[in-house]
Amino acid sequence: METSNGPLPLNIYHVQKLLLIINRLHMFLHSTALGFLFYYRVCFLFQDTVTRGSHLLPWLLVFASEIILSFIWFVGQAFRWRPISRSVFPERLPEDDKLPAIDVFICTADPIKEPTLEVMNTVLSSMALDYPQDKLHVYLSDDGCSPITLHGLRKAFEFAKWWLPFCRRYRVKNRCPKAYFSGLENDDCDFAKSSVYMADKQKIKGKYDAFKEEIETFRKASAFSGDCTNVRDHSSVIEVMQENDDVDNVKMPLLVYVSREKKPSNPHHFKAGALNVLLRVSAVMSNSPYILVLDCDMFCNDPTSARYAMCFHLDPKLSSSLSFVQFPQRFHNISKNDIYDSQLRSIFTLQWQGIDGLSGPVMSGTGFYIKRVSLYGIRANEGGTDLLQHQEYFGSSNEFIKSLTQNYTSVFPSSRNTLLKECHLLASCRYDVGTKWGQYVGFLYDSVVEDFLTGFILHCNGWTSVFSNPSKPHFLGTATTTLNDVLIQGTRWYSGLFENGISKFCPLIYGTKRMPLLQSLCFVEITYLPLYCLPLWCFAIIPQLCLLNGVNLYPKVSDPFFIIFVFIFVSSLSKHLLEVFLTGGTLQKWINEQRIWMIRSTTSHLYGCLDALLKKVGLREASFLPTNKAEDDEQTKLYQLDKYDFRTSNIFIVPILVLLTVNIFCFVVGVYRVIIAGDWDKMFMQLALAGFIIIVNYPIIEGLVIRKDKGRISQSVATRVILATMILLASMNCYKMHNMP
Ligand SMILES: O=c1ccn([C@@H]2O[C@H](COP(=O)(O)OP(=O)(O)O[C@H]3O[C@H](CO)[C@@H](O)[C@H](O)[C@H]3O)[C@@H](O)[C@H]2O)c(=O)[nH]1
Ligand SMILES: [Mn+2]
Repeated sequence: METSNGPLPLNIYHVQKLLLIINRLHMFLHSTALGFLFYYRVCFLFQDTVTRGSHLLPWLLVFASEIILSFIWFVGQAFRWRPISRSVFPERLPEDDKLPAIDVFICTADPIKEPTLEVMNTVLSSMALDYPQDKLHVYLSDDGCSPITLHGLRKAFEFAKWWLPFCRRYRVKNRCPKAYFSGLENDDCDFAKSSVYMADKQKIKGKYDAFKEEIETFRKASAFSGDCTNVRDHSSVIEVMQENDDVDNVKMPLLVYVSREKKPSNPHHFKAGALNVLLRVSAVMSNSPYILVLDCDMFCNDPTSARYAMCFHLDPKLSSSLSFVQFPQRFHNISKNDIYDSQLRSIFTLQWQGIDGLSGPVMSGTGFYIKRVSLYGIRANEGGTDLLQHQEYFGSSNEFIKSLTQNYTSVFPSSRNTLLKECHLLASCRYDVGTKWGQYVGFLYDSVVEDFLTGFILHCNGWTSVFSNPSKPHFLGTATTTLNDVLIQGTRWYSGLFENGISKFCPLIYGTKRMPLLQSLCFVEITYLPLYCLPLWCFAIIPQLCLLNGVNLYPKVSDPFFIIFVFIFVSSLSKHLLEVFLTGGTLQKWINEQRIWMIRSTTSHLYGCLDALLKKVGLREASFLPTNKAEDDEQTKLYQLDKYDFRTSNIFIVPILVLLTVNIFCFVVGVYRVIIAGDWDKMFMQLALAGFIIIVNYPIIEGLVIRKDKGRISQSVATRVILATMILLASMNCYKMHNMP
């Protein structure tokens, strides 16, 4: 399609002007108010010791907390500076035979936490992408080295021979069999009246049920026989599944099972290690220039994602520096009010759209199409020739090094056996020892949030990314639906993020020198997000204790600075509310987000920071506990009903209870004290703060005293924690009163 001005564009973007104006206006007002707040605090420090009284320490703590909160707020504004939205025109793409090939990487690690049927649904949905099938190659990495997964994959390949032609013939819109047969989405529209279609659908449904049955039978039999490989110590297993003949005039995509070698003596670097093995093995097998990375629980909900991604990758204006096209993580099991904010609303709607207006979103682990060469450790503006720095960079495989040249064609499948031998070498646990894998090449090893770090370094090297966020989710995953899972997963993320903040890759120094300032501030915000734990712990304790003792930390109601504090409080809450509304949320969702923010900050953020610090001084080892994806009906039901499941580990529930007790105790005693002393004016802000914390955390009180179901807070733990906290508070109070002049 040519016009007088050249070919029509494959994509366009719009700056969201109204949002941009609102955001910048808010930034201006809010930062002016923060300026006044700092002025107020600094003036206090210059008062003479008599006026300042003896409460310098609480003042300093509260001031430090305000500084940290303001810092996180300030750097977070980079996400709001220039929000954009994009549209694509896949119909303008070149003919199918001119499209580049794609390798799909799927990772799984544990057949119990990651049920085989779900994993196979992800595999099948990616094999059925609406893309020339001879240009698709699907690789499954199994870090669990489980016979159940391998068996499941063989069966999935058999089923695919039915499923793929069916999807193609009837232009099925949701090609994940589980989603299609669930009937939640009406996918029959074009052929609803055709009896042939209905008969075919019935037949395929029968095949799918049989496939499900086979997986289940095999799982039970394996559980019974107790056969399992030692997941930490085994040799590599690679199996190539290939159909030479066309099925229904369609060529089947290549399907490859890879379980890399593991030895206890060699660190395996979790998902990053698994992805790097796939990167190497696929290089000698199919060597596609683009790669789609998927977690095993994230199926393709719309088959057009590959074409959408190509609208960016093949755009001559973007392509030379474009590394990856990121789709948002969306989830199929989100309840209406999403009590745990499992969908990470702010990140995948607002923040990624904002950073897309700068140099592009942060890599988000799954659902992205990445250009292979960008992973080979070169800069965006360098040619491919430096790639051939040979073995010290890429390891000893000559076949892999040959694959780096542009005109490499794989000898697969003609020299199948030789090549398989090479693949075992590439999947061996010592292959990357002494090479640049994980440091410069491939997915990086220095953090358990390998996606964040890899994306960050790509941006530092001049690569860009694009956010593709069509209204129909192209990928759907399984979100965590219990408080315990949410907090454990969070602890891992925040540990990984904070780890970057205290490493040589600290975005504040490393990033600001290498990428545009606003872009680097976005990375700074994410890295230091776990620091929320400091101000939140402080605000949940210090003003409350001071309230007990009549020490005021905020201006009196009659003081003009009172307005400043109220403004800052209202301004941040209402901006958050506006953002929730603009992204389709409700008032209830807003309160839920406030609450889970407090819970996360006082638990996972804190433990994440501690974990990162302990790793830094060598007292802890990195670990990656895969998130549980197996659904438990009873727990899912609680989440769907917006009821918190308080059956968490004690390390999470104890701090939550302690802080709530402190707030209720201080609020009640504070009210009593204020009535006697008659100093409402002076203590109003502190009373209001404790009151606000109690109201936001009301469901915890409910879980403690009203609820009778299984998800309530354990009475025995609660009684002990609450009593201990109250005794401590009361004795502190008595001690203070005793020592008062
Ligand atoms: O040793 C491991 C551990 C995990 N995985 C796989 O990694 C993926 C992500 O693991 P999951 O337990 O689902 O972690 P999440 O916290 O849900 O994942 C988020 O955070 C990770 C970084 O911590 C990113 O890699 C993910 O893409 C992102 O969805 C899954 O497919 C796992 O099978 C491995 O292959 N090997
Ligand atoms: Mn996950």
